[in-house]
Amino acid sequence: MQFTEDTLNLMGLREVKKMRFFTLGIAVATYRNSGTKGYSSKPSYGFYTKYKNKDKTTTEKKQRRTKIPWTEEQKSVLSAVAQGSSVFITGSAGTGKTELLMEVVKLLRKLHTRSKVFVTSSTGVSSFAIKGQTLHSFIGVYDANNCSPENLLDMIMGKKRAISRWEKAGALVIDEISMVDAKLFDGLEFVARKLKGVDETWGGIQLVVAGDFCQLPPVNQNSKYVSYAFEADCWNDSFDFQIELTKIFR
Ligand SMILES: Nc1ncnc2c1ncn2[C@@H]1O[C@H](COP(=O)(O)OP(=O)(O)OP(=O)(O)O)[C@@H](O)[C@H]1O
Repeated sequence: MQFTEDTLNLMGLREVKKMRFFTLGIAVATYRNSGTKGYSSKPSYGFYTKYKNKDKTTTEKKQRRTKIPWTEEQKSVLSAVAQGSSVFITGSAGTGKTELLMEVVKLLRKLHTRSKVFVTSSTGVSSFAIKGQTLHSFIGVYDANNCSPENLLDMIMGKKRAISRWEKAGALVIDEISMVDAKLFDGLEFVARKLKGVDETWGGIQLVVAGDFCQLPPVNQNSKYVSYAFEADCWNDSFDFQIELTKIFR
């Protein structure tokens, strides 16, 4: 049989098509088996369903977060923060301190820009809950409990990144303040004033502090007597507004 050039091209094309169907067949088989144990005639939508559900929960969370009906007490905190005031928020467990703090952080980021707002907590777990860092990692000194303000400043002076955090800070959030002792609180105020180079309380940093002094007390292994942050010399000068949330949600 004599093949013309056209016939050969046509056969070549058919071979290519056959190959494509073969490859497609393998792909379909692999897809059907993926995510399932053994063969299943139904395609696996596992990934898609998981992705869809994840997306749904994120949207639900977002909607829930924006729809919180803030109480008058909580609103008064938000309006004080919006005016640039330094605020202390207290209240027993379940009064919405953390929830409110998350909203306060959003507000502070609008006021000062994101990079100038430092969100901290005295414990690792709660710093994770508010998507921040531990207070000690922000300070740049991990064993700062028994230092005098001057010693604390000396220790920080050796750390470039810590200095730059302090210099940059426009707002500082501290959650779980009950675990910070008075000496450290006074020390931090001194450091802020010196590193910001502004002779105002906390060097002009807008401070938002939350916690319940009836919960965990400060930990100080080197001293028998623990003094709470509210006993610090600078405590009253540190805030323009102090409030106790009274409505319990859980
Ligand atoms: N205004 C509000 N309306 C409805 N629910 C709220 C309101 N404020 C807070 N909540 C809800 O109340 C619950 C407790 O809030 P949150 O965890 O912030 O309390 P908390 O004071 O930080 O408690 P804890 O001291 O135990 O950490 C959360 O589920 C939160 O979403």
